[in-house]
Amino acid sequence: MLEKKHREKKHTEKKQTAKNLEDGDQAVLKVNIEQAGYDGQSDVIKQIQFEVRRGELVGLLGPNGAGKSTTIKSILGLLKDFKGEISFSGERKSYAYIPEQPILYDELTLWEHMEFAAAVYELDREVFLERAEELLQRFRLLDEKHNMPSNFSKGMQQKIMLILGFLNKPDVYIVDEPFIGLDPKAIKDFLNMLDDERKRGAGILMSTHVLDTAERICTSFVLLSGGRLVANGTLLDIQKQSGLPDAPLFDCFHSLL
Ligand SMILES: Nc1ncnc2c1ncn2[C@@H]1O[C@H](COP(=O)(O)OP(=O)(O)OP(=O)(O)O)[C@@H](O)[C@H]1O
Repeated sequence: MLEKKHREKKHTEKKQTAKNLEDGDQAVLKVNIEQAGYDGQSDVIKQIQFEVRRGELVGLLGPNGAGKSTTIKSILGLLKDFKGEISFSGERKSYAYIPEQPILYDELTLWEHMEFAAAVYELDREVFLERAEELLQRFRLLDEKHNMPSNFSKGMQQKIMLILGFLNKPDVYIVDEPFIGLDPKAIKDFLNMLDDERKRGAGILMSTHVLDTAERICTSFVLLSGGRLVANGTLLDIQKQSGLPDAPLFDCFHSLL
């Protein structure tokens, strides 16, 4: 009986994936920042417009101080000084933010963090237990689930942020520099998970400095410099904009900057 239910569920999930991919050109996040900043400088970033569509992985790139974090903070609604419009338009209008620096509670175990996230997301108990098991296995933290993350290594703590982000299967992921601190196997697990989520129909915005990985995995790019949008589009678009056909992203990037 349970098996039949599971098979039916898998079938529904497959149909859902096909439908999601059919809807592939639908924007799940629209960013229109006229200007945003901080006390003392309210226009650190200006005129930044782009979209993230279903199934897309958009790389948010730019040198130190270009405005990537300020753009992410604007999207998350964390800035007082913000003019523009941010709209989420997926099925559930849900998003997960995976920060660069782990944010964890000292007094909660890994499992309690997951229970807490599930309660906030109002996840069905059965769905939560299934996803939690799968994610703990995927990121090889099953044996650690009743331990305190405050005693974990930096990379293990970062994996917890990934697990908490993936638990809710949102329409949009906003990921801030995920590659620093994760070991190569964890990076591969993370990229596989992102791939699965894209196939499901999620859109992903990911800021990073790791250009060769970005070039390999991103479907399009948003390039910032000095708080302005310098280029936006696929690798082909960026190559055209930089006048360097066939050049790697790294060269286009430097030419445009
Ligand atoms: N809390 C803050 N208060 C005032 N200015 C800030 C604050 N955070 C960032 N800035 C300024 O905003 C500008 C853009 O910084 P931001 O952190 O968005 O860049 P970034 O592209 O994320 O850089 P990095 O790659 O170094 O993380 C910088 O000039 C920075 O000094």
